[in-house]
This record gives sequence, structure tokens and C-alpha cells, in this order.
Amino acid sequence: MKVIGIVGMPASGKGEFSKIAEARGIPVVVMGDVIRAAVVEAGLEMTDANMGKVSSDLRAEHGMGAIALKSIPFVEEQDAPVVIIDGIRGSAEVEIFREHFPTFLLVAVTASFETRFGRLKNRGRADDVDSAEALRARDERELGWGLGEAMTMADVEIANEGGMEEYAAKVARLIGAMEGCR
Ligand SMILES: Nc1ncnc2c1ncn2[C@@H]1O[C@H](COP(=O)(O)OP(=O)(O)OP(=O)(O)O)[C@@H](O)[C@H]1O
Repeated sequence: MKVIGIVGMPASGKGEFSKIAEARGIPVVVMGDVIRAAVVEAGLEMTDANMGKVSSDLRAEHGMGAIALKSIPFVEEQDAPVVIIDGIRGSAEVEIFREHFPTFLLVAVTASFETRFGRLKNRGRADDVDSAEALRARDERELGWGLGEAMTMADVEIANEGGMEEYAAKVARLIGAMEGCR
């Protein structure tokens, strides 16, 4: 099994990467869904606070790579030649995936602050920020979790500064190359 991990700053295009992969029939394991499953397992109500609590408890018990460890069975049960992991936030998680999956490619999706902020204004997701200050705060929070360090560990970087068509072509080329290699 070949595994592609995606890292990137908020609104850089990770979700679009996953959608393009899914459209090609490639399964995507979202680490946030793994946390949601752990909340259900713990018999707790599905709230943002409980997701935060379960994540911190798992990390306190099993270290900073805890969510990655929990994600591994979800990846393996896919039984597909290529699987995508979305939601990597720290270097410990990258190390765990690299150790566990012999063919693990970490892809960093990059886009400038201005580009990301411009796109967020159009996305309209419930948890989206509505000011540059709020996006800066979200960036800082994610960098605080080790996102910057995880991004420096990437094997490949995809710049997502242009339009959707250009980005989709880059993502499709990368996935095609991964599907083709043994
Ligand atoms: N190349 C592009 N051209 C135009 N819009 C784009 C492009 N890439 C992404 N978008 C749009 O920008 C927004 C942010 O992208 P996306 O949701 O993929 O980011 P993300 O990295 O998954 O964000 P988060 O970390 O907040 O979950 C979405 O509305 C998406 O459709």
C-alpha cells in the first residue's frame, strides 16, 4: 500500500486535494474523523470541546503521535493500492507514518496568506474566519501544534496559487505518478 500524507496551512487546498483524489476512486482517511470516532467510542457528545479533550487525552497518554497511531488501522482497512491521509499536524505524526508505511510520500500544499484569505471569504464553512487577524490566529495555533515543522519534512511541494484547473492538473499528475510506481 502506498500512502500520501497531505500537510498545509489553513485553506491552502488540502480538502480540494482530497476531493480530486476521491474523484479518482482513491480513499481518503481524515484524521479529524479518527478523532470523531474516538469521541463516539468514549461515549461523549460530538462537540468541538470533546474533540479537543479526546485529542489531548490521547496525546497525554500516547504522545504527540497518538492520532497518527489511531489512524493507521483506518488506513489499512482501505485495502486500496493508494490511500490519502488528510489532517497531519506535527512532526511526530509524520515520523509514525514514515516508520509504519514503507512507501509514504508527504506532500506540502502551499499558498500565500493573501491567497488563502481570499479563498476563505468565498468558502463559507461554519468555522471559517472572517478577518485577516482571525486567519493569522488560526495560522499561529496550527504552527503551535508543529505544522511548520511537519511541512519542512515534506518530500514534495505543490504550489496552489493559481486557479482550480491548474491545481487539479498538478494533483492528478502527482497521484498518477504514485499509482504508477512500485
Ligand atoms: N486553486 C484554487 N482555486 C480556487 N479556489 C481554490 C483553490 N484551491 C482551493 N480553493 C478553495 O479555497 C478554499 C480552501 O481550500 P480547502 O478547503 O481545500 O483548504 P484546506 O487546506 O482543506 O483548509 P482547512 O485547513 O481550513 O481545512 C475552498 O473553498 C476551496 O474550494
